[in-house]
Amino acid sequence: MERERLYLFDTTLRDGAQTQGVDFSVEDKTNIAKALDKLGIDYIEGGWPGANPGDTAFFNNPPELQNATLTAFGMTRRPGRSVSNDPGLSAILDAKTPAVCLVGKSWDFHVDVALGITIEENLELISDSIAESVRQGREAMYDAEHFFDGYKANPEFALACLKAAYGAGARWMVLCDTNGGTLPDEVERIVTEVLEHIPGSHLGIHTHNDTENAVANTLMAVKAGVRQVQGTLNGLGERCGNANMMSLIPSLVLKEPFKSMVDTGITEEGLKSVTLVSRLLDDILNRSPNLHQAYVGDAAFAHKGGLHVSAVEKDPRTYEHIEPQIVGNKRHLLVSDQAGRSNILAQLREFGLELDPKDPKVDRMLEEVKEREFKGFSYDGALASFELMARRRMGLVPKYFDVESFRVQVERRHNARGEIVSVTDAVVKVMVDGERYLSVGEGNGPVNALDAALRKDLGKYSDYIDDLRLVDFKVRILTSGTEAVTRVLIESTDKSNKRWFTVGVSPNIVDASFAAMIDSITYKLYKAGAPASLQ
Ligand SMILES: CC(=O)SCCNC(=O)CCNC(=O)[C@H](O)C(C)(C)COP(=O)(O)OP(=O)(O)OC[C@H]1O[C@@H](n2cnc3c(N)ncnc32)[C@H](O)[C@@H]1OP(=O)(O)O
Ligand SMILES: CC(=O)C(=O)O
Repeated sequence: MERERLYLFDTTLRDGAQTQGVDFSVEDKTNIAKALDKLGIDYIEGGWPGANPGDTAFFNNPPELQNATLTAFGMTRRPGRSVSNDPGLSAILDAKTPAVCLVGKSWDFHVDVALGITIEENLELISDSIAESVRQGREAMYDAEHFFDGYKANPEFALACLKAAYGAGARWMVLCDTNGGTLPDEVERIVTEVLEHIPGSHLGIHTHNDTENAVANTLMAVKAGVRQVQGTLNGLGERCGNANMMSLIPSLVLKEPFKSMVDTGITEEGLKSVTLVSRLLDDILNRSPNLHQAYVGDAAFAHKGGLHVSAVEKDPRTYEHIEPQIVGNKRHLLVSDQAGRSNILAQLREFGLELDPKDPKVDRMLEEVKEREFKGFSYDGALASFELMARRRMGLVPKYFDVESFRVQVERRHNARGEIVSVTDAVVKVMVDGERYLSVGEGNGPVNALDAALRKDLGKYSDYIDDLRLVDFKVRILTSGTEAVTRVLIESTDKSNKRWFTVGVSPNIVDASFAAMIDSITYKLYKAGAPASLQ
């Protein structure tokens, strides 16, 4: 059976811009549009020309796209205005994009409450606006807002809205689950009924994730016969978001029945780039990637349970539904209190260390991990600390320095202008090559001051750690055993841009931070091949 073409429509730059906390600059929009184009998306909805200066500027200077059709979004003409005398509609058409997508009502309740007009007049708004877009040479689409709720309330009217748009020349009628409350079986049933009136090759689906079913609803609609799907990168969008393109694309390309049913136009290379594109959006939004995002999250192919790792080592298909590389992701085998010997051996191999599985060191490492995790350590988020621990057990980590003591003093006082300021001083005493170094550092908090003091003078090691930077710092108070302890996770980097994570645990937050910091510095010295201290 020949596969039918399924068109991918991305609305990150329009519905995604309606996400709480998201505010794209024009440059962000341009970069995202280029990435979507490269990925192989068919339509890129760039925003709403005339709605705000950013969107207008984006359409005034649109990015050059190789594959995708740039689409301007907006609403049908306003009641009481003609298409030639509606500044909103004119702004959309003046953007001169090859395609326009106009949202219109399809729920009689909305026509009554939100627009306050008759249902007949609403049909005219739709047909007039679509006809004008077609007359001006645009590929026109009608976003049938609240279609599913509208269909359930008044199917004749909801269908009449679609027919008004279709009759006026719309290429696509997009069925929107605007409030996101429809469930997959309803979507399938309603789409099947709509197909008796409008061919699937002219129907699209736009879902929201308010019941966590946006992707499932989209897949059901495709299964039923729609041939355009709308979604956003990482599922951005109004309220709980839209259908996540990063999950839709791999499912449509790799899973049955879609694989045999539709052709999305996404190439093998495009599919491999989905993880990268997902991260690009997080970078632009300055957000931490969602570890647990399907297909593209860092944990999507991370195996923690000992039983899982043992089997994955024999054949990854035992616990993976696809190969991570297909979507540009990677497999991780984690070490934690859920680990077995297989986790330890697999992780050591990642470090380039081969140990005989029967070597007693493996059991001792496993015991140490479990004991320390019971005390509050967490190694699946602090691989550098685990690597140091494992290498120490194997006698591979030299002694670099000994911290004799440290002291921190936090002072909160008024400055000369009467403003409250907080100053922190730290003093650290370390022994290197049998010599004592005493350094004083100042910072905006204890960790910052200790970091400054420790790195001010570490004797012959100072040059090795010149470019080390602590980039993130996470604190958690936990109850381990019977006492409350603090766990500090530190993320460090250097000029090579490599990042490593270390952990410290103590009843005292400063002490826990210091321990994580010492691990970070030791890791850096080890990786740089620094010589041992002559003690
Ligand atoms: C389901 C969706 O996600 S649709 C997309 C929603 N996205 C956005 O709203 C983001 C961009 N929007 C905006 O910047 C502004 O809302 C604008 C510029 C479009 C309009 O701003 P304003 O003119 O101040 O109107 P406001 O937003 O307060 O209200 C919307 C008006 O459009 C009318 N309207 C709503 N939908 C439609 C429609 N499909 N066709 C015609 N008119 C409509 C409303 O009845 C209301 O009219 P009223 O002011 O006479 O009551
Ligand atoms: C058009 C749109 O975003 C919606 O109906 O949800």
